[in-house]
Amino acid sequence: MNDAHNDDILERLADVLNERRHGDPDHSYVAKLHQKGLNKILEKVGEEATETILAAKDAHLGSAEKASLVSETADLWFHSLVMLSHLDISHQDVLNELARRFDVSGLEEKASRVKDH
Ligand SMILES: N=c1c2ncn([C@@H]3O[C@H](COP(=O)(O)OP(=O)(O)OP(=O)(O)O)[C@@H](O)[C@H]3O)c2ncn1[C@@H]1O[C@H](COP(=O)(O)O)[C@@H](O)[C@H]1O
Repeated sequence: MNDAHNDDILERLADVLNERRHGDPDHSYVAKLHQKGLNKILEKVGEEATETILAAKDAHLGSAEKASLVSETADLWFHSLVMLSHLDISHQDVLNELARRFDVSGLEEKASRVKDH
């Protein structure tokens, strides 16, 4: 698939993940994760987060290491989407939260929190 078809990949992937919740665990990795339950899904998110951090440490070394970081980050995002789907939370809620924060400086937001206390 080329980049021109990737604009709505999150949307399409989320649809597939929701469909697979009730799929056959013998034929679907996602269905198998749901069957194993939340603890297994969280274990995978933790594992992929650690692998992403380790890959990031080497990413300055060259293009192969950068490609490895991209791959690990994709694993992390994918398993995070499975986690949200398992808990009936739409990926759209995360996109909405990022949109809400858009253009709000992280430093200003933090300062406003301190003032509220
Ligand atoms: N994007 C992904 C995706 N990314 C990673 N993975 C799988 O995630 C797993 C993570 O890698 P690991 O090396 O940790 O896996 P593992 O050693 O087999 O895992 P464990 O046995 O240790 O739990 C691998 O099996 C990958 O194939 C994915 N599996 C599925 N998808 C998407 O989900 C859709 C539905 O997949 P199925 O449910 O399998 O049909 C696919 O069409 C894809 O679009």
